[in-house]
Amino acid sequence: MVIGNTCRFLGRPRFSVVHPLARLFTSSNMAKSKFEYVRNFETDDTCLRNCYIVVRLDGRNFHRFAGQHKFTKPNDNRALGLMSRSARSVMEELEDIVIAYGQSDEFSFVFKRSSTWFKRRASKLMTHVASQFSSSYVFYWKEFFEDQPLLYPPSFDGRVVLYPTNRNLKDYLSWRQADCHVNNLYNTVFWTLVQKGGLTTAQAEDRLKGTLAADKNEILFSEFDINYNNESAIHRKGTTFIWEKREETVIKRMKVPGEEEKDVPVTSSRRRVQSYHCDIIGDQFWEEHPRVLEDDDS
Ligand SMILES: Nc1nc2c(ncn2[C@@H]2O[C@H](COP(=O)(O)OP(=O)(O)OP(=O)(O)O)[C@@H](O)[C@H]2O)c(=O)[nH]1
Ligand SMILES: [Mg+2]
Ligand SMILES: [Mg+2]
Repeated sequence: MVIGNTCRFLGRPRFSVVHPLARLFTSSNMAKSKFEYVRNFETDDTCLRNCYIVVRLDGRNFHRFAGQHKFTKPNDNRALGLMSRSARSVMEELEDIVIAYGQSDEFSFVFKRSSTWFKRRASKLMTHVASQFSSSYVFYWKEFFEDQPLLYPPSFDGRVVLYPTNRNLKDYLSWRQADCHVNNLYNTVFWTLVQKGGLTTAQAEDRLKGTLAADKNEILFSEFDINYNNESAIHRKGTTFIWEKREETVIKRMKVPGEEEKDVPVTSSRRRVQSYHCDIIGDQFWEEHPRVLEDDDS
Protein backbone atom coordinates (compact mmCIF):
# COMPACT_ATOMS: atom_id res chain seq x y z
CA MET A 1 0.00 0.00 0.00
CA VAL A 2 1.51 3.33 -1.06
CA ILE A 3 1.11 6.32 1.30
CA GLY A 4 2.52 9.65 0.12
CA ASN A 5 5.95 8.93 -1.31
CA THR A 6 6.71 6.03 1.00
CA CYS A 7 5.98 2.39 0.86
CA ARG A 8 4.77 0.87 4.11
CA PHE A 9 6.57 -2.38 3.51
CA LEU A 10 9.95 -0.73 3.02
CA GLY A 11 10.44 0.25 6.66
CA ARG A 12 10.61 3.85 7.94
CA PRO A 13 9.95 6.66 5.46
CA ARG A 14 13.17 8.26 4.23
CA PHE A 15 11.60 11.75 4.11
CA SER A 16 8.33 13.13 5.46
CA VAL A 17 5.62 14.29 3.08
CA VAL A 18 2.42 16.16 4.06
CA HIS A 19 -0.47 13.93 3.15
CA PRO A 20 -2.82 15.75 0.70
CA LEU A 21 -5.82 15.12 3.00
CA ALA A 22 -4.15 17.00 5.86
CA ARG A 23 -4.32 20.26 3.89
CA LEU A 24 -8.08 20.00 3.81
CA PHE A 25 -8.46 20.59 7.53
CA THR A 26 -8.50 24.09 9.00
CA SER A 27 -5.99 24.76 11.72
CA SER A 28 -8.60 26.15 14.16
CA ASN A 29 -10.65 22.98 14.23
CA MET A 30 -8.97 19.81 13.10
CA ALA A 31 -12.24 17.89 13.16
CA LYS A 32 -13.81 20.04 10.46
CA SER A 33 -12.87 20.02 6.81
CA LYS A 34 -12.96 23.21 4.78
CA PHE A 35 -15.88 21.65 2.91
CA GLU A 36 -18.02 21.59 6.04
CA TYR A 37 -19.74 24.89 5.16
CA VAL A 38 -21.81 23.13 2.46
CA ARG A 39 -23.99 21.76 5.25
CA ASN A 40 -25.48 25.24 5.57
CA PHE A 41 -27.05 24.84 2.14
CA GLU A 42 -29.45 22.24 3.56
CA THR A 43 -32.92 23.70 4.03
CA ASP A 44 -34.88 23.26 7.24
CA ASP A 45 -37.87 21.06 6.50
CA THR A 46 -39.04 20.50 10.08
CA CYS A 47 -42.82 19.96 10.13
CA LEU A 48 -44.82 22.50 12.14
CA ARG A 49 -45.52 21.34 15.68
CA ASN A 50 -48.98 20.16 16.79
CA CYS A 51 -49.97 19.15 13.25
CA TYR A 52 -50.75 15.70 11.95
CA ILE A 53 -48.14 14.75 9.36
CA VAL A 54 -49.64 12.94 6.39
CA VAL A 55 -47.36 11.12 3.95
CA ARG A 56 -49.20 10.06 0.80
CA LEU A 57 -47.61 7.64 -1.65
CA ASP A 58 -48.84 6.98 -5.16
CA GLY A 59 -47.62 4.42 -7.69
CA ARG A 60 -45.70 5.90 -10.60
CA ASN A 61 -47.42 5.30 -13.94
CA PHE A 62 -49.46 2.41 -12.57
CA HIS A 63 -51.74 2.56 -15.58
CA ARG A 64 -48.83 1.04 -17.52
CA PHE A 65 -47.69 -1.15 -14.58
CA ALA A 66 -51.20 -2.64 -14.22
CA GLY A 67 -51.37 -3.36 -17.95
CA GLN A 68 -47.94 -5.01 -18.12
CA HIS A 69 -48.65 -7.18 -15.07
CA LYS A 70 -52.12 -8.16 -16.27
CA PHE A 71 -54.07 -6.67 -13.36
CA THR A 72 -57.72 -7.71 -13.57
CA LYS A 73 -60.22 -4.94 -14.30
CA PRO A 74 -61.61 -2.95 -12.65
CA ASN A 75 -60.03 -4.26 -9.42
CA ASP A 76 -57.22 -6.74 -8.91
CA ASN A 77 -57.37 -8.31 -5.45
CA ARG A 78 -53.76 -9.49 -5.67
CA ALA A 79 -52.62 -5.91 -6.26
CA LEU A 80 -54.80 -4.56 -3.44
CA GLY A 81 -53.53 -7.29 -1.11
CA LEU A 82 -49.93 -6.43 -1.92
CA MET A 83 -50.55 -2.70 -1.36
CA SER A 84 -52.07 -3.51 2.04
CA ARG A 85 -49.24 -5.89 2.98
CA SER A 86 -46.70 -3.16 2.17
CA ALA A 87 -48.69 -0.54 4.14
CA ARG A 88 -48.81 -2.89 7.13
CA SER A 89 -45.05 -3.23 6.94
CA VAL A 90 -44.68 0.58 6.99
CA MET A 91 -46.94 0.84 10.05
CA GLU A 92 -45.09 -1.88 11.89
CA GLU A 93 -41.64 -0.44 11.11
CA LEU A 94 -42.30 3.26 11.61
CA GLU A 95 -43.49 4.24 15.04
CA ASP A 96 -46.08 6.96 15.53
CA ILE A 97 -48.29 6.21 12.51
CA VAL A 98 -51.79 6.20 14.00
CA ILE A 99 -53.88 5.52 10.92
CA ALA A 100 -53.32 4.66 7.26
CA TYR A 101 -55.79 4.72 4.38
CA GLY A 102 -55.32 3.24 0.91
CA GLN A 103 -57.12 2.66 -2.38
CA SER A 104 -56.03 1.96 -5.97
CA ASP A 105 -52.25 2.64 -6.18
CA GLU A 106 -52.07 5.06 -3.25
CA PHE A 107 -51.68 4.95 0.54
CA SER A 108 -51.76 7.77 3.10
CA PHE A 109 -49.94 7.43 6.44
CA VAL A 110 -50.80 9.73 9.33
CA PHE A 111 -48.16 10.42 12.01
CA LYS A 112 -49.54 11.49 15.37
CA ARG A 113 -49.48 15.19 16.18
CA SER A 114 -46.97 14.90 18.99
CA SER A 115 -44.55 12.76 16.98
CA THR A 116 -40.88 13.64 17.26
CA TRP A 117 -39.89 10.78 14.96
CA PHE A 118 -36.89 11.83 12.77
CA LYS A 119 -37.08 15.24 14.47
CA ARG A 120 -40.22 15.80 12.35
CA ARG A 121 -38.09 16.29 9.25
CA ALA A 122 -40.40 16.01 6.25
CA SER A 123 -37.82 14.57 3.86
CA LYS A 124 -36.74 11.87 6.34
CA LEU A 125 -40.33 10.87 7.12
CA MET A 126 -41.36 10.78 3.49
CA THR A 127 -38.34 8.89 2.19
CA HIS A 128 -38.47 6.30 4.98
CA VAL A 129 -42.16 5.66 4.26
CA ALA A 130 -41.60 5.51 0.50
CA SER A 131 -38.59 3.21 0.63
CA GLN A 132 -40.08 0.86 3.24
CA PHE A 133 -43.24 0.64 1.14
CA SER A 134 -41.44 0.12 -2.19
CA SER A 135 -39.07 -2.52 -0.87
CA SER A 136 -41.99 -4.35 0.80
CA TYR A 137 -43.96 -4.21 -2.46
CA VAL A 138 -41.12 -6.04 -4.21
CA PHE A 139 -40.33 -8.30 -1.24
CA TYR A 140 -43.91 -9.61 -0.93
CA TRP A 141 -44.71 -9.61 -4.67
CA LYS A 142 -44.51 -13.41 -5.05
CA GLU A 143 -46.83 -14.02 -2.10
CA PHE A 144 -49.61 -12.30 -4.02
CA PHE A 145 -48.78 -12.71 -7.70
CA GLU A 146 -47.35 -16.27 -7.64
CA ASP A 147 -47.01 -17.08 -11.39
CA GLN A 148 -46.90 -13.49 -12.62
CA PRO A 149 -43.27 -12.35 -12.58
CA LEU A 150 -42.38 -8.81 -11.60
CA LEU A 151 -41.19 -7.36 -14.91
CA TYR A 152 -39.51 -4.15 -13.71
CA PRO A 153 -38.99 -2.28 -10.42
CA PRO A 154 -42.07 -0.24 -9.46
CA SER A 155 -41.73 3.11 -7.72
CA PHE A 156 -43.92 5.40 -5.63
CA ASP A 157 -43.88 9.15 -5.32
CA GLY A 158 -44.43 10.73 -1.91
CA ARG A 159 -45.65 14.04 -0.52
CA VAL A 160 -46.06 15.49 2.95
CA VAL A 161 -49.10 17.51 4.01
CA LEU A 162 -49.76 18.93 7.50
CA TYR A 163 -53.21 19.15 9.07
CA PRO A 164 -53.69 21.17 12.27
CA THR A 165 -57.14 20.02 13.41
CA ASN A 166 -58.99 16.73 13.71
CA ARG A 167 -61.66 18.16 11.39
CA ASN A 168 -59.02 18.91 8.72
CA LEU A 169 -57.53 15.42 9.04
CA LYS A 170 -60.92 13.71 8.86
CA ASP A 171 -61.81 15.82 5.83
CA TYR A 172 -58.53 14.80 4.19
CA LEU A 173 -59.29 11.09 4.74
CA SER A 174 -62.90 11.66 3.60
CA TRP A 175 -61.57 13.25 0.40
CA ARG A 176 -59.48 10.17 -0.36
CA GLN A 177 -62.39 7.81 0.39
CA ALA A 178 -64.78 9.90 -1.74
CA ASP A 179 -62.20 9.64 -4.55
CA CYS A 180 -62.19 5.86 -4.09
CA HIS A 181 -66.00 5.80 -4.35
CA VAL A 182 -66.22 8.01 -7.46
CA ASN A 183 -63.50 6.08 -9.33
CA ASN A 184 -64.77 2.66 -8.30
CA LEU A 185 -68.36 3.38 -9.28
CA TYR A 186 -67.20 4.67 -12.68
CA ASN A 187 -64.81 1.74 -13.25
CA THR A 188 -67.40 -0.84 -12.15
CA VAL A 189 -70.03 0.44 -14.62
CA PHE A 190 -67.47 1.01 -17.36
CA TRP A 191 -66.05 -2.53 -17.23
CA THR A 192 -69.49 -4.10 -16.74
CA LEU A 193 -70.65 -2.38 -19.96
CA VAL A 194 -67.55 -3.74 -21.74
CA GLN A 195 -67.26 -7.21 -20.18
CA LYS A 196 -70.96 -8.06 -19.81
CA GLY A 197 -72.65 -5.57 -22.14
CA GLY A 198 -70.36 -6.21 -25.13
CA LEU A 199 -69.60 -2.50 -25.67
CA THR A 200 -66.21 -1.35 -26.92
CA THR A 201 -64.24 0.84 -24.49
CA ALA A 202 -65.01 3.87 -26.70
CA GLN A 203 -68.75 3.07 -26.63
CA ALA A 204 -68.72 2.59 -22.85
CA GLU A 205 -66.95 5.92 -22.41
CA ASP A 206 -69.57 7.60 -24.61
CA ARG A 207 -72.40 5.97 -22.69
CA LEU A 208 -71.10 7.30 -19.36
CA LYS A 209 -70.42 10.85 -20.52
CA GLY A 210 -72.37 13.31 -18.34
CA THR A 211 -73.95 10.63 -16.13
CA LEU A 212 -74.39 11.19 -12.38
CA ALA A 213 -73.88 8.62 -9.62
CA ALA A 214 -77.62 7.80 -9.62
CA ASP A 215 -77.52 7.12 -13.40
CA LYS A 216 -74.57 4.75 -12.99
CA ASN A 217 -76.31 2.87 -10.15
CA GLU A 218 -79.38 2.61 -12.36
CA ILE A 219 -77.44 1.18 -15.34
CA LEU A 220 -75.91 -1.47 -13.08
CA PHE A 221 -79.23 -2.34 -11.48
CA SER A 222 -81.65 -2.29 -14.40
CA GLU A 223 -79.36 -3.64 -17.11
CA PHE A 224 -77.13 -6.04 -15.20
CA ASP A 225 -79.03 -6.82 -12.01
CA ILE A 226 -76.14 -5.52 -9.92
CA ASN A 227 -76.75 -3.61 -6.70
CA TYR A 228 -73.62 -1.47 -6.32
CA ASN A 229 -73.99 -1.47 -2.52
CA ASN A 230 -73.50 -5.22 -2.53
CA GLU A 231 -70.17 -4.97 -4.36
CA SER A 232 -67.11 -5.84 -2.28
CA ALA A 233 -66.47 -3.35 0.55
CA ILE A 234 -62.71 -3.32 -0.05
CA HIS A 235 -63.34 -1.95 -3.56
CA ARG A 236 -66.02 0.56 -2.52
CA LYS A 237 -64.42 1.80 0.71
CA GLY A 238 -60.69 1.13 0.39
CA THR A 239 -58.57 -0.07 3.33
CA THR A 240 -58.07 1.62 6.69
CA PHE A 241 -55.43 0.47 9.17
CA ILE A 242 -55.37 1.41 12.85
CA TRP A 243 -53.64 0.02 15.93
CA GLU A 244 -55.75 -2.02 18.30
CA LYS A 245 -55.00 -3.52 21.68
CA ARG A 246 -55.88 -7.17 22.02
CA GLU A 247 -55.76 -9.32 25.12
CA GLU A 248 -53.86 -12.51 24.36
CA THR A 249 -53.66 -15.50 26.67
CA VAL A 250 -50.89 -18.05 26.34
CA ILE A 251 -50.19 -21.08 28.50
CA LYS A 252 -46.75 -20.99 30.10
CA ARG A 253 -45.04 -23.73 32.06
CA MET A 254 -44.03 -22.15 35.36
CA LYS A 255 -42.36 -23.12 38.59
CA VAL A 256 -44.15 -21.60 41.58
CA PRO A 257 -42.06 -21.65 44.83
CA GLY A 258 -42.99 -24.61 47.01
CA GLU A 259 -45.08 -26.22 44.26
CA GLU A 260 -44.62 -28.54 41.29
CA GLU A 261 -44.01 -27.01 37.85
CA LYS A 262 -47.38 -26.39 36.18
CA ASP A 263 -49.15 -24.80 33.18
CA VAL A 264 -50.32 -21.25 33.96
CA PRO A 265 -52.43 -19.03 31.69
CA VAL A 266 -50.68 -15.67 31.17
CA THR A 267 -52.68 -12.78 29.69
CA SER A 268 -50.99 -9.79 28.16
CA SER A 269 -52.20 -6.95 25.99
CA ARG A 270 -50.64 -6.65 22.54
CA ARG A 271 -50.83 -3.89 19.92
CA ARG A 272 -51.82 -5.16 16.48
CA VAL A 273 -52.49 -3.47 13.15
CA GLN A 274 -56.16 -4.04 12.31
CA SER A 275 -57.70 -3.48 8.88
CA TYR A 276 -61.17 -2.10 8.10
CA HIS A 277 -63.07 -1.67 4.85
CA CYS A 278 -65.76 0.63 6.15
CA ASP A 279 -67.02 4.18 5.88
CA ILE A 280 -64.67 6.70 7.52
CA ILE A 281 -66.52 9.79 6.27
CA GLY A 282 -69.33 9.61 8.84
CA ASP A 283 -68.92 9.84 12.62
CA GLN A 284 -69.51 6.18 13.48
CA PHE A 285 -65.96 4.93 12.78
CA TRP A 286 -64.44 7.72 14.88
CA GLU A 287 -66.89 7.16 17.73
CA GLU A 288 -66.06 3.46 17.75
CA HIS A 289 -62.31 4.19 17.77
CA PRO A 290 -61.96 7.31 19.93
CA ARG A 291 -58.30 6.78 20.69
CA VAL A 292 -56.99 7.02 17.12
CA LEU A 293 -56.86 10.84 17.17
CA GLU A 294 -55.64 13.08 19.98
CA ASP A 295 -58.03 15.75 21.27
CA ASP A 296 -57.65 19.11 19.50
CA ASP A 297 -56.91 20.91 22.77
CA SER A 298 -54.48 18.41 24.29
N1 LIG B 1 -56.63 -3.00 -13.92
C1 LIG B 1 -56.34 -2.40 -12.76
N2 LIG B 1 -55.68 -1.22 -12.79
C2 LIG B 1 -55.40 -0.62 -11.62
C3 LIG B 1 -55.76 -1.17 -10.37
N3 LIG B 1 -55.34 -0.35 -9.39
C4 LIG B 1 -54.74 0.69 -10.01
N4 LIG B 1 -54.77 0.53 -11.35
C5 LIG B 1 -54.22 1.46 -12.38
O1 LIG B 1 -53.46 2.44 -11.74
C6 LIG B 1 -53.91 3.73 -12.10
C7 LIG B 1 -53.72 4.65 -10.91
O2 LIG B 1 -54.10 5.93 -11.25
P1 LIG B 1 -53.15 7.18 -11.12
O3 LIG B 1 -52.31 7.05 -9.89
O4 LIG B 1 -54.02 8.38 -11.21
O5 LIG B 1 -52.27 7.16 -12.44
P2 LIG B 1 -50.85 6.54 -12.77
O6 LIG B 1 -50.96 5.81 -14.07
O7 LIG B 1 -50.32 5.75 -11.63
O8 LIG B 1 -49.97 7.84 -13.04
P3 LIG B 1 -49.15 8.73 -11.96
O9 LIG B 1 -49.68 8.41 -10.60
O10 LIG B 1 -49.43 10.14 -12.35
O11 LIG B 1 -47.72 8.35 -12.15
C8 LIG B 1 -55.35 3.53 -12.51
O12 LIG B 1 -55.78 4.52 -13.42
C9 LIG B 1 -55.34 2.15 -13.15
O13 LIG B 1 -54.94 2.26 -14.50
C10 LIG B 1 -56.45 -2.44 -10.38
O14 LIG B 1 -56.80 -3.01 -9.32
N5 LIG B 1 -56.72 -3.00 -11.58
MG1 LIG C 1 -50.29 6.55 -9.69
MG1 LIG D 1 -53.24 6.96 -7.92
